Amino acid sequence: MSFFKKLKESITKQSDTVSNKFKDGLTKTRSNFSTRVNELVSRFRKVDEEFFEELEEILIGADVGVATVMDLIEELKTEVKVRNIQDPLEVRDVISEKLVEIYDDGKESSTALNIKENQLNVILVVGVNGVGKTTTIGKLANKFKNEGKSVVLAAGDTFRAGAIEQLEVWGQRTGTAVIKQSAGSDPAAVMFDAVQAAKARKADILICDTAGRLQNKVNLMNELEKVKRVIEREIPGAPHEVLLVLDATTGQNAMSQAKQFSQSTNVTGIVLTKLDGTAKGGIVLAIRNELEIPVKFVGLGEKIDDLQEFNAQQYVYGLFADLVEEA
Ligand SMILES: Nc1nc2c(ncn2[C@@H]2O[C@H](COP(=O)(O)OP(=O)(O)OP(=O)(O)O)[C@@H](O)[C@H]2O)c(=O)[nH]1
Repeated sequence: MSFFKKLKESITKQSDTVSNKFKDGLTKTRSNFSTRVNELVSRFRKVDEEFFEELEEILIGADVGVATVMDLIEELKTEVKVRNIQDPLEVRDVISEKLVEIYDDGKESSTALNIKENQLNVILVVGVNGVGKTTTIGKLANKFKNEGKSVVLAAGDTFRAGAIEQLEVWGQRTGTAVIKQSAGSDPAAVMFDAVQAAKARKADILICDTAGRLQNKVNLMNELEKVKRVIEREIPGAPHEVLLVLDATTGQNAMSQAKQFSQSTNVTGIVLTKLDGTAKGGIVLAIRNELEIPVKFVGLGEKIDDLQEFNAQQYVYGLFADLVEEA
């Protein structure tokens, strides 16, 4: 059975709402990357070196990342040989299969959050200014609320003008308490208050916003460490998740932010925002393969329910939706 057919069977068993989010959110990438792949496989008569060279260019152009592309091309070449594939059209099927495999390679493929019942779970949200941190916190609060959990937000970005107010707007929208101090105050003090408040309310989840000024990297990282220490002291084992928010539209820049943050703090997962805003959605694969940090959520739009748990099958469906549907 073709991979697209298998994928179709699997996708049909999953929620239509989720599939449609991935399909809609990946429209730009589909019309760039997949259209080029389709054009390539129909232009070539046989699968030769030149075919792979062009494929390599298309993948790099979609921000899949050079190292990942090299691995992928090698695997494709082997696969083509082993399966004795002559028709370029068939390679498209194998590409899709490999894209899912890159992600679900068993290394640590879980996108599930480390959240336990009957305890206060702390999620620290980090990332540079403007990547969509506050929006992501709002979307996460909404998701947890819908699951029946009680949530408290900590306004730990005391530096950027308007950050506290922006978080309060999300607090109102989601019916979530926001613990804050005045602008310019010590973020560690805000966290201390927030932990006490969350404990007193017997909350399930405390989501902490943090400052994201990149200009002052050393200070930023020191501040994050201090914030983490305060949380850890109050709740052993916390923070349970450190989510790094990256903006998919910034491509390789996002990759270098991920490297910087993961060097200074133990990032447990990535939230890749604005995937709907880029035609280069291959960045998901580069992050996964080159940094070995799971992408736990993707932002597929600006609406409150546009944050989706990452799922490699849904992602590849989004990339090749028409072919999967036709299969
Ligand atoms: N299209 C799209 N827009 C998004 C997504 N996530 C966030 N945005 C938009 O990105 C913009 C910036 O988001 P913010 O949440 O303000 O950014 P921020 O990271 O909190 O900024 P700082 O507080 O300065 O760090 C807003 O206009 C959001 O609506 C997404 O997944 N898709």
